[in-house]
Amino acid sequence: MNSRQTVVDGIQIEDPNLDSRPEQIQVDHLCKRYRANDAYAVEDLSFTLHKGEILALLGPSGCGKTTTLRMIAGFEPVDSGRIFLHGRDVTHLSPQQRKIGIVFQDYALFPHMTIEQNVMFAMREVPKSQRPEKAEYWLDLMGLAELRVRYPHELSGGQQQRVALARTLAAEPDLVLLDEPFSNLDASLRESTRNEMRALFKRAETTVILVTHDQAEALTFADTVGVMQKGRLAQIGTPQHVYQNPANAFVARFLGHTNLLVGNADGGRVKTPLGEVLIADGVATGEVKLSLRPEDLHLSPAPSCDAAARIVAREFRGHDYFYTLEQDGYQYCVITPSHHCYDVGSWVNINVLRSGSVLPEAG
Ligand SMILES: Nc1ncnc2c1ncn2[C@@H]1O[C@H](COP(=O)(O)OP(=O)(O)OP(=O)(O)O)[C@@H](O)[C@H]1O
Repeated sequence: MNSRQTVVDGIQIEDPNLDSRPEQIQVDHLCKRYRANDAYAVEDLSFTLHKGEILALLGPSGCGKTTTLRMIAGFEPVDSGRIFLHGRDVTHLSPQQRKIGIVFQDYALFPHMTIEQNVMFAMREVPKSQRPEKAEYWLDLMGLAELRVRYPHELSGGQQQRVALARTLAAEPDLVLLDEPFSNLDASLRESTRNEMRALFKRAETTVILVTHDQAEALTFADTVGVMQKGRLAQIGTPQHVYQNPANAFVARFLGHTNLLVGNADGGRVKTPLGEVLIADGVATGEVKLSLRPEDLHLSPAPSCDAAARIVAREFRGHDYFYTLEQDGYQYCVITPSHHCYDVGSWVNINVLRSGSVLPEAG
């Protein structure tokens, strides 16, 4: 195993961010069970983040994301496991002793304070005389300099979001936690705010954990994505790795549309209902499950309906078409550029464009 690989929950991951930068946070076998429930809310959760790394914890409602965040922040006591910040064991420290900044969904700005006063409020540890200068630095960085004397209700949602972030960063935390921070923004603002915030975090080398159930948000915002399933970390790795090489069917489906094919593997190939598919994992043998994304498949006109697929639905999405097809009783989904237009009811061949990814777990 080289320095860029690690094993999490028995799954080997490759991550270019796992480098020589200092470890900022280490979460070690964290467990939490609420009294009212039999099942663990969080079970045996472990990961390490390096300075400047952005992690998205992604999963459906109830999978334990918020509980994890609350334990890291110090709002929820842990049953077992350890949390280290900068190598310091903070597991049993109060939230105030942890140097963690949190941006909540509703921004939690003080309505009676100006933007500048809101930001300065976070600087209790900075001498009073230095606060205006520091506030100016963060307001400038966030593009808020001209709004410094306004009150929160005089700002747009995106601007309030940036003030909340400026206030969090002004306290110079070791770690920033974001709990669904974009969910109150409308779709177009969400995308631009997300991009701006990522750029700001990268510039300030901030270590961040974002909690979200939005897979597009996790894949675009984070350097590392951890997919949670029933309190456990089902997989962690770069967005590209978890998307293209999901650990199980749950991860494959949660990260977007996919075609799960069952076939027989032998000598680096799998016989599937769509024909022989090459696999990156040359050692797999016997029955395996493959994940092929809709964009990994290509359609071509079929001369007849023999051994062909029928288009049962077509969705025009601007830059592409999303097709649903049926072949031998199985359904498939395929994305093609929008100049590849086939009518519903027509017959096509489905060709596999890239090698498949064998799912290591049943899931
Ligand atoms: N205070 C509590 N008391 C009892 N059970 C709780 C409590 N908080 C959360 N749970 C349970 O723990 C599990 C994990 O909840 P958690 O809020 O961490 O999930 P989540 O992934 O953040 O969900 P969402 O996306 O809906 O916020 C769920 O089954 C939930 O019902």
